[in-house]
Amino acid sequence: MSAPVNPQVQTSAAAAPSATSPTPLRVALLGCGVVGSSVARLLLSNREALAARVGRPLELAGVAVRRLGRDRADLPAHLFTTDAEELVTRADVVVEVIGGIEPARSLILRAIEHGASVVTANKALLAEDGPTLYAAADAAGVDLYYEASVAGAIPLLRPIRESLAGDDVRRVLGIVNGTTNYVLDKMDSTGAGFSEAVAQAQALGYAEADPTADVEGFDAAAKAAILASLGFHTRVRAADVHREGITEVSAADVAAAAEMGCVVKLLAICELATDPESGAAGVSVRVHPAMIPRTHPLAGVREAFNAVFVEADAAGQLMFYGPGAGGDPTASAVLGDVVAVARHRVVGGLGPRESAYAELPVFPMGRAVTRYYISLDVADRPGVLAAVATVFADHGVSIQQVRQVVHETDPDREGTRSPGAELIIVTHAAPDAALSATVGALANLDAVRGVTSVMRVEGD
Ligand SMILES: NC(=O)c1ccc[n+]([C@@H]2O[C@H](COP(=O)([O-])OP(=O)(O)OC[C@H]3O[C@@H](n4cnc5c(N)ncnc54)[C@H](O)[C@@H]3O)[C@@H](O)[C@H]2O)c1
Ligand SMILES: N[C@@H](CCO)C(=O)O
Ligand code: NA
Repeated sequence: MSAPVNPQVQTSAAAAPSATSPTPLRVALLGCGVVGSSVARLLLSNREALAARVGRPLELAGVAVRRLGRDRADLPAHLFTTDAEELVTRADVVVEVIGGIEPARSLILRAIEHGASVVTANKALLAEDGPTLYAAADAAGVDLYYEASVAGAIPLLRPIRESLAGDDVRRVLGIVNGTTNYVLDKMDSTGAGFSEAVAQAQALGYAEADPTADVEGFDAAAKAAILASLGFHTRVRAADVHREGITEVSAADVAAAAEMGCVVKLLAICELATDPESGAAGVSVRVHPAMIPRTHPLAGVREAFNAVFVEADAAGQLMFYGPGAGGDPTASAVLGDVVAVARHRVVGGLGPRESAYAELPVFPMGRAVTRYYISLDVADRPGVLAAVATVFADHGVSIQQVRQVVHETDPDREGTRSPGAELIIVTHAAPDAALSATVGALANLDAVRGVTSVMRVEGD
């Protein structure tokens, strides 16, 4: 790593805004896809306002692309280059919107070594190797900003990183993936199955051709890792996050939720926790589908919108809501960061460094305290309810609600007609390990023909 190089910061007094001879700050853009093309367009169309806000003009120094020759964002052809490594060496601010781990990481590190501040939307990289980027930025005396990486346009990371820096965040809970929210919303409002709803999301450009990162929860897990790291002043990587996607959520699950007055959402939940045995502090970070009551504010988050609750000791509960994806909304967050780091270049100063002093362990999912909805297909005969209740009691799980719907003419497994019933149970809160062991034991009961639906319940 080279020595700190940031002439703009070191000579900040000399670089004060001047109406007569303002030296532009050079902005290099890496990637010109959905987000990059919006960033380029807004950077040029808002040129004058941005210059006034920063105190110096922002000049688009170049745009690194994989292949030349495509017309992108109506930009002059001379701005494009396939040599990203060279471009980052002649910029004051580098905007990385390529995505993925490599070459994004090497390019960011190279940019930092050459004294550039970095703005990125890359949640995958931050959740995999954020500390390396922070350390490099710290050593070089430059900024690393990444508001667009979580919940797109919604100002969320800066409020946690800066506005709440004097408070103690206890919990962050929300919907941080627009694609899956769109899919679950369509399943709820139209009765569509999972595949049908994904196809609709793809047709509208929400879901990518390969929707794995969204529907399997990888995108939300990376965002949860970033939120937990910032909120709890510790290091959480994507691999530490318990992750369940929405591929197993069926139309029947969504209908069952509706019958309960609930809706199914993919939630990211980050909590400060205490080890029940040692009393030691830790964090619980998880992404999974959950039923939430329709009266809960998150239930009203429709289509591809995002919403996040942040609970802090003194502040209480804060809610952040808005567009979490899309070219222009994401570019809004990117440009806000560009203005912030450019202002530091003009008047001196730096944004917050990494704050990971708490060094908290990440607890396994089994220790998270959750509630379950369980629907069982059972034989309708004496003693069944008692047998089921005993399994719950044996695992120390308390039942909150039981409902039984009798299906007089249901065929049983052998195809003969015998009375059957659907038994719906909602539990009180218990360790996830106890709940999941309860489900395993229920499936082995003679009276239980099948476990038809299991889902966590949140938000009451
Ligand atoms: N699209 C969104 O709504 C959204 C929202 C928030 C954050 N993000 C993040 O923003 C980043 C970009 O997302 P996107 O949706 O614009 O993706 P995209 O696939 O549309 O764009 C990425 C672009 O980078 C280009 N690229 C790949 N390798 C390159 C290289 N070596 N040099 C130069 N260009 C290269 C690709 O050709 C592509 O045009 C990702 O990190 C993503 O997670 C996206
Ligand atoms: N694929 C992501 C984009 C924003 O990170 C989403 O659907 O929310
Ligand atoms: Na954001």
